[in-house]
Amino acid sequence: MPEVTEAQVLAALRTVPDPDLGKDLVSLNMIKNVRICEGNVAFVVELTTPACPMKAKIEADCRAAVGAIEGVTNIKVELTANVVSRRAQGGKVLPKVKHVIAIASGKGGVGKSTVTTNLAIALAQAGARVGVMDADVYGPTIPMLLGLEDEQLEQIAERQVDGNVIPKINPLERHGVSCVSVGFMVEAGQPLMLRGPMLGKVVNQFLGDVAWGELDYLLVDMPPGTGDVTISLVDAIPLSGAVIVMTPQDVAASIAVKSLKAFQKSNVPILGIVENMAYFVAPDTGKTYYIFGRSGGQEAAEALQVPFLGRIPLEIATREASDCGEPVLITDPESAQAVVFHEVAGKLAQQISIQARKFRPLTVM
Ligand SMILES: Nc1ncnc2c1ncn2[C@@H]1O[C@H](COP(=O)(O)OP(=O)(O)OP(=O)(O)O)[C@@H](O)[C@H]1O
Repeated sequence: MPEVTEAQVLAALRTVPDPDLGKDLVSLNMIKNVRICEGNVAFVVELTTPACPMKAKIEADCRAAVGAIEGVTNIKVELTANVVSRRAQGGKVLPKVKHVIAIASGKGGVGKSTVTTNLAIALAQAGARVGVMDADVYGPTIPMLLGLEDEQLEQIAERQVDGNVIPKINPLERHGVSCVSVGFMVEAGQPLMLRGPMLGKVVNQFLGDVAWGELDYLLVDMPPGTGDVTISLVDAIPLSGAVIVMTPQDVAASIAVKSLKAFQKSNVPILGIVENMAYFVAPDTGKTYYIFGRSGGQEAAEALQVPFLGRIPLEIATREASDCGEPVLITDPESAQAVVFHEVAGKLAQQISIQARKFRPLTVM
């Protein structure tokens, strides 16, 4: 039996592309720790996100390529992930957060907060370190959606690398997600009386005052619309990209476009459009109804040449689960709705990786 060499294994893996990044796994520096013992070959594939929707295909392609080498009798593939960041390490605000993602909408009530909460949980369930910042100053609902309404933020002292100790706020934690809300900045029921630019600064400082720890993704639930509050937040927060949530209605599409343009004007890449309340499947008859019209989000994404991240149905269980602070991914993880949220989260993570590679090729943090 000929002896298998590392060079042979790497040559085989050079024929396996990462479907999203368009290059082979070896050139992308994704193959680590190749070990060979007689016919047994083991190696690590370091993906750019734990929520990678191509995981199974990449593993199967690796097995097929290495399996074709003469003398290989057994293959062990270990999949790990190191989220690639676009931000320079040690950035001033949020140095330990790899990606800050705005979740925005052209208008209120399209389900932006529901989508934010469930995407955050889906990413955490896939193995990513996730935080949510509720910056919706008009109606901060994330604490309610996560069942954290009655919790209080706690102050701690955090030691910096230079030895200084500074006061920080501990985020709350639920379902594997760290959470802070502008709602905690004010007494319950009091409106946040700050104007746009000032509010941007306050929220940005608040964001920096939180001891987030190491995060792969921090999702920011933005205020709806493109008013000066939203614009000043976009300028104040160091965003990697933005997701636009909309319903399929025509009018929703034209308003969402406004929101999308506002981000593009500030040079924030659009990671994609999510179509929420896209259809309703009647539980008694199984018939599908397009209550708010059909495919408006997908059409908008095509017209604007931005990725379409998927459609989420209108479901009674989703609304009920949200109301009681136990999101559908927790109460019913096998439901069709949960599957859809995982798919959208995977597509989002995929787009974040693609954007990050575009701007800083092969740099990992
Ligand atoms: N896919 C869905 N299926 C069923 N109900 C949903 C769905 N998405 C959102 N909802 C419900 O719609 C209502 C509005 O949702 P949500 O608060 O998430 O919207 P929003 O866009 O964040 O609103 P706001 O303008 O207050 O920021 C909530 O009652 C929520 O439970």
